[in-house]
Amino acid sequence: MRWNHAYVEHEGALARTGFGQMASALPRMMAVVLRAGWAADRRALVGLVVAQVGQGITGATGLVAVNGVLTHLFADGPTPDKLRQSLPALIVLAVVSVGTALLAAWSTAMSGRLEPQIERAVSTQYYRAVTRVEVAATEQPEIQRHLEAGKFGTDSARRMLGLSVGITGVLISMVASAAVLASLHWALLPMLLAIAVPRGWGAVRTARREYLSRRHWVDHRRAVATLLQYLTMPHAAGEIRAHEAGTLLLRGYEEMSRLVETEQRRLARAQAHTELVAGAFSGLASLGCYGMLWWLLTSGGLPLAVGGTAVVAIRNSTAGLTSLVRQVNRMYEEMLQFSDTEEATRLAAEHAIPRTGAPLPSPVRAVRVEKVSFTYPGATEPALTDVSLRVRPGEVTALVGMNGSGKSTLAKILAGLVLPTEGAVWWEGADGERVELRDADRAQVFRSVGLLAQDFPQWQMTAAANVAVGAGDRARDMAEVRSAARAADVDSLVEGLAHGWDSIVFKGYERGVQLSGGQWQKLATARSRYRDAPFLLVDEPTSALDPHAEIEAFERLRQLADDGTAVVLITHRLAATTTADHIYVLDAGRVAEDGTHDQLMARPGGLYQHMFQRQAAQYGHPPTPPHDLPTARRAGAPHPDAAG
Ligand SMILES: Nc1ncnc2c1ncn2[C@@H]1O[C@H](COP(=O)(O)OP(=O)(O)OP(=O)(O)O)[C@@H](O)[C@H]1O
Repeated sequence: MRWNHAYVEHEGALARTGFGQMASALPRMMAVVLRAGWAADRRALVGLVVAQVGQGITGATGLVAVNGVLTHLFADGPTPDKLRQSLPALIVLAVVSVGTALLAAWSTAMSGRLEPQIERAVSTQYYRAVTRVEVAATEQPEIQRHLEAGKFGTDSARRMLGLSVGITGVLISMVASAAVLASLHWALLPMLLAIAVPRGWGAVRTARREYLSRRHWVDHRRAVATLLQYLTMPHAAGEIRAHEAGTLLLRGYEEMSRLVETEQRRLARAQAHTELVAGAFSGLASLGCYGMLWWLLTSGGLPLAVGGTAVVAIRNSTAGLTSLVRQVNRMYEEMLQFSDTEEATRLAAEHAIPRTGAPLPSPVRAVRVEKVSFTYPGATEPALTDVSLRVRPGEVTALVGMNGSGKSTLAKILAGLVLPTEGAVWWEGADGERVELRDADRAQVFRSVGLLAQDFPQWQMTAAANVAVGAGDRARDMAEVRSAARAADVDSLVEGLAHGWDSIVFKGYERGVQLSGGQWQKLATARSRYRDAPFLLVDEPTSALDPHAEIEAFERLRQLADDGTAVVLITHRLAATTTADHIYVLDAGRVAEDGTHDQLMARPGGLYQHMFQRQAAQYGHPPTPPHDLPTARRAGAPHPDAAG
């Protein structure tokens, strides 16, 4: 059983590649690595190439020197003379060995310098592209999977450099050996090839099988990893123990791990079979190779010294071949992973938020939502249908409604995070000029909006960074950080911590502290205030605050609006909406009612009036008589007075 069957249908193009195509893809991938290396650090790359070519030359020279030594040793004459004559070749051999060692050390130093730089370049390119993808696109499972798969290949480029170095080194030395062998006797070359081909075939088969298995099981493995993560997460610790959730999760882990083990066993059996077949053919070829050598020597077709050199060359090449096979195997896998990253980066660019667009009017006098409908990718029901409303600077616009009625979705549309499926969002200027969200410069839209989401992120960073991350497009200004914190009533709390603004607001780190839910909400509020944008969208900003803090928070939002900010307030605390300038009541994705608090309370049987009275009743006010309750409205049946 796989965690996600749909993923099985998605296979990368390289997974279907045959041996020939793989061989032709290798140089292309090496070219990619070379390009990345060239962009990252030219000097290191040139040093690396020189070291590799140098090692190839020293290898070939060494083999020629071995031949020289053997020729003298196998010649007729007294042994002291033969040794003396072979001395120059022995000295060359010694110099070549020292040279090879120096070049190998240089190569290691250069690749060590280059590898992290390449990884950084590829990762930055991938993550930059991914963070620019339209939010709606990331919600499409097919795109999400591609983007997720790309994550595994960000360090492949780094490993590919190391492997390219290894493969180039072995290839150069094998080509050098082959050239020396061919110059000694032409028949030795096809023998070398006969040993190489079965091993190459086995490597490709093994790599492709492992890759496909990993792709098919990636979601399953992710789920297993997530299960384990929960077991040690501090915020899950309570339920893990009190609800015995840990027992359930561990059982799930064991079951899922057993499935992985079954797959591992299948893979190991298949790999062993491939290795056996490849090894058998390669062994037969080696046998033939030595047999032929024997025949050449005994029939007098080959001098004994050349035979000795050939044995050294074949042994070198076979040892090199084993390492080549291993490295090609890994290179092929890395290639597949890397091509996923390339594909993800390409896909991300295809679905990126446009970098250009019409400038917004300055100043913006209103954002007008006109007959907007929105359906989440893959959803069967629309989250919003035919919604119209207006948000203006200097006003608090409240969005209220039942759970799932579409308030947060509407906030995402107002923030420019998702584009409507139908309808338009106009950013209007003072003189009637207006720009539609799809045509607008989205970067400018984002700069105009401060956001406090219902599920705001709790960054595992310092308190200062948690506020300053609210405006990642400008340098941190601690005076502004403090002022935003003051506005969110969290300044004295942070400044009272042992490490003040440098405290890491997550336990477990050095300087780490644990904040309460309400303190986190205040810190997130400070973040949205630090954005200092003309539009502020706050989604349940007081859900974790105590009564005093809540009242103060709403008063501050009111003050902010009075000072000219357009505040969009999403809340279930209807006491706070009494002072809103305009309230939109959402019901099943439609605007059911809108108006001021007084207007809405004056609507007999209205949804707002009903919700308000029920809340008020908790504080001792008489509940609404049953006959006043509104009838449930469904999507497709808008309230007759809904804003259009
Ligand atoms: N990312 C998503 N993908 C698919 N459907 C979603 C997504 N987010 C919300 N929905 C659906 O859209 C509808 C509106 O959700 P939304 O979060 O906008 O409601 P809400 O009014 O903010 O609710 P609440 O008061 O509970 O916060 C719901 O039916 C919800 O299931």
